[in-house]
Amino acid sequence: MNILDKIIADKRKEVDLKKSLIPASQLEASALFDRDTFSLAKALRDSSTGIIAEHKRRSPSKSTINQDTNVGQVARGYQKAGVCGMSVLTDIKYFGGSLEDLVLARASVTIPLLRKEFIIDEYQVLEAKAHGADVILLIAAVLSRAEIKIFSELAKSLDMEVLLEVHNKTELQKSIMPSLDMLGVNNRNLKTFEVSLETSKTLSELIPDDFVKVSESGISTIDAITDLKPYGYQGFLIGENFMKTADPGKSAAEFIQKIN
Ligand SMILES: O=P(O)(O)OC[C@@H](O)[C@@H](O)c1c[nH]c2ccccc12
Repeated sequence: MNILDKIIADKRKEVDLKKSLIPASQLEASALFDRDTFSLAKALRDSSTGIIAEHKRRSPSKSTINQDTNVGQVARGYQKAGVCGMSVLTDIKYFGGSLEDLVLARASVTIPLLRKEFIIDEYQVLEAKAHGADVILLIAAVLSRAEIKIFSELAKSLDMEVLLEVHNKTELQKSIMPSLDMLGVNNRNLKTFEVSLETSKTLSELIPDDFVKVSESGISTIDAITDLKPYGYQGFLIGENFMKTADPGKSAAEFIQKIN
């Protein structure tokens, strides 16, 4: 079994358990459920830098990135740096994140927040809204077209936006639909962890112009941004490069200043 299959198998168990502990009706009744959301797509379109900065403690490809982070502090640092949005990993087992991290980030900033999660059930879309997310991630590699449609339409009905992630042509072509806002190309193959910015370049021309294009993973230099912009990318999702430093917000600020 590859790592992605393993993550998804564990996720199904986790979601089933959570559903039995906290009914969907309870999520819908939570204080954060009824609130105005922030648009990441708009922030990216209006920006000349387009950075989405991620909170990530560890990952299957990198066991330790940053263990002693204060997510509220990181969020405030990112906001101050001028990022367009923040991505918060909520998977516990493989990435060391939590929904609590999302709530703490929400309480700390007024920038768009993306729930970075392996979403395989409508329940997780409700959870995202109830814990402060403005955007959900859907990963084409683990979802059918029918699932992408159901989850994205649910997110839209809750005033959230959808970032659909692909890493090859087949995934892209099966996924295109009007209920998506942003198309993310993951430069890291989730099955092998190999990273190549060429993935973003090759797939860019196949993405219709009505979607905001986001390049994800393995971005650590200004040159990479300069290189990808001519391919139509307006968003750049960066995690490790900021999180591996003692002050992720400061690293993001220095990075953004160098773009312009
Ligand atoms: O740390 P990086 O290489 O800058 O990557 C960030 C982000 O793209 C990566 O964490 C990611 C992209 N897609 C995902 C899906 C699930 C978990 C994590 C991810």
